[in-house]
Amino acid sequence: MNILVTGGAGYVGSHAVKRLLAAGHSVVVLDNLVYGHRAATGSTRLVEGDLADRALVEGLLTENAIEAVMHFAAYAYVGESVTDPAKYYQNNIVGTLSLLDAMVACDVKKLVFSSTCATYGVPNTVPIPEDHPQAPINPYGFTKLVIERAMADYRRAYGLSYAALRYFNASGAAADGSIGEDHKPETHLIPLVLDVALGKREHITIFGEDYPTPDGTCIRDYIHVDDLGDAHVAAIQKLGNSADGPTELRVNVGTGQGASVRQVIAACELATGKTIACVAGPRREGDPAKLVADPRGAERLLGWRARHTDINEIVASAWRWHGTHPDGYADR
Ligand SMILES: NC(=O)c1ccc[n+]([C@@H]2O[C@H](COP(=O)([O-])OP(=O)(O)OC[C@H]3O[C@@H](n4cnc5c(N)ncnc54)[C@H](O)[C@@H]3O)[C@@H](O)[C@H]2O)c1
Ligand SMILES: O=c1ccn([C@@H]2O[C@H](COP(=O)(O)OP(=O)(O)O[C@H]3O[C@H](CO)[C@H](O)[C@H](O)[C@H]3O)[C@@H](O)[C@H]2O)c(=O)[nH]1
Repeated sequence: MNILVTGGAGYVGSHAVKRLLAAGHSVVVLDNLVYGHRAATGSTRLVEGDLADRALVEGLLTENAIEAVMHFAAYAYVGESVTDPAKYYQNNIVGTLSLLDAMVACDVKKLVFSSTCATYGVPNTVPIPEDHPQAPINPYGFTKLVIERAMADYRRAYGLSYAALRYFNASGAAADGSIGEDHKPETHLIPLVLDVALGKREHITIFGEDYPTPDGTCIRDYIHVDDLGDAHVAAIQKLGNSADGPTELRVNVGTGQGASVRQVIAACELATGKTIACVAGPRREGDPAKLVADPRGAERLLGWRARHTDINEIVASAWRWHGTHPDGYADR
């Protein structure tokens, strides 16, 4: 298929592009490079521009005979979404609605959307199934939920086929070492701990050691970006196969395994051979004790399951990138 990938110069999007190309798809990336990196797109065609530029997007859809859109472009800093919600409402909601309307206008009927486990808020049951109530506790999660609802309405009204992939914690780096995670600023646990191993930070602060978990630290489901990419390939195939009307898929993308902050730090020590200095800090507001996907929905709906489930292996893959690219793409 001819696929437009928004946010394809970012962390998850650039890894998904590699998997799409390997699966034989044709890709055009649209990214405004506010957070993305030109080098992350390799030789794939990159159009530098904004999601909300309706004329640009419609031109790309028609001129490239685009059949499907994968929409990664968004702002994704949970803390910032609390202090500056307008930025998130504007980009993640208004920008995405502009994309949806461009798709309707150009008769592009397939969309894979980057949603998040943050749409569930504080879960009542773990592992979390797809039919768990969605009650986000921050504006970032809410913006993603709004788009999930909008896609459902666009399906009914305009025949849009869509997959909302609710990622858990994206992690790791491409197996060939060519691309990896480079968020600036960085807020995610694994790259921050690896920065300590690189001597770029003095210590990692553990946000809370008094959670009701075996070692007192928060548990998350770390899903390898290559597996995430493969979930996108599977999702686009499902949307492509729809014989009986517009398809709608809502899928948790995780491993079903949890790792605590302490376990992640131990995995980083193993991968790097360095001792990581840790400082106990207070809980971070809005952090649930445990977020783990029920992976059975993805297996049933997409025929996909994570191949990388061992946190030591996931962290080792991240280290292959960070250890060889201590300044990331070194472009800002
Ligand atoms: N990283 C995670 O753990 C995680 C978890 C759940 C969901 N997600 C979602 O996955 C997607 C990708 O996350 P990521 O970690 O790769 O983030 P990222 O910041 O690395 O990538 C996002 C990309 O979108 C681009 N972008 C943002 N706004 C744009 C706009 N208006 N027009 C054009 N390009 C724009 C940025 O320049 C960047 O390259 C996001 O939608 C995020 O909410 C990420
Ligand atoms: O310096 C740090 C950073 C993180 N953590 C802990 O490490 C775990 C993972 O934190 P991340 O910030 O790496 O990721 P989150 O679990 O906050 O991920 C959330 O935010 C992401 C946005 O980037 C995604 O949307 C994801 O789905 C959503 O659950 C949390 O328990 C957090 O408290 C620390 O202890 N110290």
